[in-house]
Amino acid sequence: MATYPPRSGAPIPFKVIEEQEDHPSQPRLEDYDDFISTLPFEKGSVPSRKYQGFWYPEGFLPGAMAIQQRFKARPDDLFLVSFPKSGTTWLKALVFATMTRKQYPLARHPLLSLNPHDCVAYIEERFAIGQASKVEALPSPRILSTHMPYSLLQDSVAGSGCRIIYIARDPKDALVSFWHFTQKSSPKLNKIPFTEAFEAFCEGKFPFGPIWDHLLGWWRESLKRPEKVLFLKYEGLLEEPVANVKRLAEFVGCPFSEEEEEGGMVEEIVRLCSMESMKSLEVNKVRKHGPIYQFANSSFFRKGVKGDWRNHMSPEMARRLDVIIEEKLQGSGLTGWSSQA
Ligand SMILES: Nc1ncnc2c1ncn2[C@@H]1O[C@H](COP(=O)(O)OS(=O)(=O)O)[C@@H](OP(=O)(O)O)[C@H]1O
Repeated sequence: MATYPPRSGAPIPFKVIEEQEDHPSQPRLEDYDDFISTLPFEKGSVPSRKYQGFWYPEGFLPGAMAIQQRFKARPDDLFLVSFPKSGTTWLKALVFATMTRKQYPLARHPLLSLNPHDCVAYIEERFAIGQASKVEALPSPRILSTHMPYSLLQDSVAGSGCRIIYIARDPKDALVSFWHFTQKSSPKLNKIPFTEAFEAFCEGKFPFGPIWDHLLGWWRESLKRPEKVLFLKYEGLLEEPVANVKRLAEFVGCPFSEEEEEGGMVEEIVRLCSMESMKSLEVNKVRKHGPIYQFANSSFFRKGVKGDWRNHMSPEMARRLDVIIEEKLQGSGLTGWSSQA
């Protein structure tokens, strides 16, 4: 796997560090298990514990706690943050391709042989399996990803000056996508009927939920510090991928030159990271990702459309969820996902 040697000035795939023996995984320093076993429990599709107001999957919770305890962001870190199934994989690919475009020609890009999750480390997972040292060994600038709500991550990023991109999606589609994911991605997840997942989601007793608190924490931070926290919507990326890739390139400090734009570089990145292209790659058909749940790489790529909730929810169910979301987000200025629109 040493086919992608570090290139100065740009992020490198996390996989490079993961496979280096001079940064061995450490056993977990703290054992959080006793404490975790005392927290409220929901079996659901992914057994989760309620921790600091959020339902965290048991597999990732020790990682989130270890991050809170000992992780400090660097000023040049970039975090990609999301509620799961909101476009994380796509955002990882787009940002990684954008930031490494000068180091890795697109025709021989690491994304052609690595899943986006192998390029951008999911920090709760890495800390949970004792790979904090590998996250530390990743040279700057690092791109890291997390599903942590703002309130849980804030101390680790406070005052660092790091940048954050949050991607949000219509909660109805995020729920449908999550449910499909749990049906086939990993034998370690529980298969539950959609109606059960829907009820749990509406009650907020859902992995990483309540979704409204997840959205609000990061939305408010993006309003407070727009130069450091960029809030994107999955639907916006679908509608205007080129404009949004230019926007995120500017945000991360590597805007496209006129020459690049005229030469079609932005469109090439969009094409490389498209659902069609990603799905067709061998690495995304055959391999598994993730040391804890061992997700099939293929399970990160399904339909990639807006409004698939219509195939799973009655208009009444959609309205009920809309009302909950609208009430919770009321007054925040975050809108745009009504089923009536
Ligand atoms: N390249 C690309 N373009 C558009 N859409 C894409 C792309 N890659 C993944 N997807 C869709 O994103 C959904 C998976 O969400 P996440 O990537 O956030 O999942 S995860 O949190 O990382 O597990 C899931 O949405 P659904 O299709 O609705 O299930 C994926 O299909």
